[in-house]
Amino acid sequence: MREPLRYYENNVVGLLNLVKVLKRHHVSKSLVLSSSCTVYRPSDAKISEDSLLEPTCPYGNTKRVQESMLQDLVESDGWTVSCLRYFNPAGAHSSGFLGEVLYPSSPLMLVPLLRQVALGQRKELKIFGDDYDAKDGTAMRDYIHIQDLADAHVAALQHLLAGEAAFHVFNLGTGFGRSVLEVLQAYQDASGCELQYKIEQRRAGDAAVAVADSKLANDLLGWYAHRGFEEIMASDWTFALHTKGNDSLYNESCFISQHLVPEPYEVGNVYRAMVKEIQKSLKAGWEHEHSFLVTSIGHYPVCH
Ligand SMILES: O=c1ccn([C@@H]2O[C@H](COP(=O)(O)OP(=O)(O)O[C@H]3O[C@H](CO)[C@H](O)[C@H](O)[C@H]3O)[C@@H](O)[C@H]2O)c(=O)[nH]1
Repeated sequence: MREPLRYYENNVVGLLNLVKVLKRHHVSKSLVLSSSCTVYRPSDAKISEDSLLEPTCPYGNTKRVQESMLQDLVESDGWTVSCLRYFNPAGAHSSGFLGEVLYPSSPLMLVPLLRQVALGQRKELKIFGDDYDAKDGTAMRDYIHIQDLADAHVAALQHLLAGEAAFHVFNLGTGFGRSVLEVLQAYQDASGCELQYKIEQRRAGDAAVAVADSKLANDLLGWYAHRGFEEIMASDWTFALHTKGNDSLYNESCFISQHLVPEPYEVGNVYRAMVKEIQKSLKAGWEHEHSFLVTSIGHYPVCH
């Protein structure tokens, strides 16, 4: 909720500049945007693409503006765009070397925080509220493995290739909600470490529940999330064991562009792991004359 202008600068101005450059150089009229479930009005029911849009934080507002900007381009200039509304990406690449790193300006995301507690780098997890109207009182989210997200991007690109100029929106989640306490328990099981926690006040801007209805992506893209909740936590713990003590590597690599995934054993954030998988699929199976761009510009919240 703090520093709203940073979100606008990063997400809105960043995307505007990117699109202007693409237009000027006739590079591509096809885009996959990393959007977010935060564009929706919070709801206890599963959220589908036609649920009400009503972000409750500046980050969500900027994701909504990004989507509108691209929709206007589709209508006025024959672009083809897929907006992928991620629920809660988590987990690490199967190599064990690409995962979510908490660097100084990054938002404090739940799973990396649990990793730090398990590694003894943080005393405890602060749980933001246990008085929500949800299962055990802690907030519920739909955690999706980043490699399932990567698969969805490849499916979205294939869908763009096959179609006419159009604007598409897809939810990407598993359809299962997990509470903060359930995530903590699952991370404890994966790591074998006892994780301390403390209940704090709710965090401003947090919804009680955010769970996806991803039927549209299932039906139109033929995409399903195959990796389970336990696998998400286990992959993150594998990443923790591989990278423990390698702080200098963390710090150097996390600022490298998400689009340049270094080989083979750099660590970085969760989206670079995802882009790596997309690149692999494209190299393996695709011969095409078109140029595509997957942009994660601004997906990453710059502050909470
Ligand atoms: O220290 C913490 C951190 C998180 N949480 C809880 O854990 C859950 C998950 O929190 P995250 O910060 O990991 O994720 P968010 O649900 O806030 O994040 C989602 O919304 C963001 C925008 O606000 C981005 O879109 C992001 O990619 C997406 O995962 C929330 O219920 C949150 O309240 C805690 O209890 N303690």
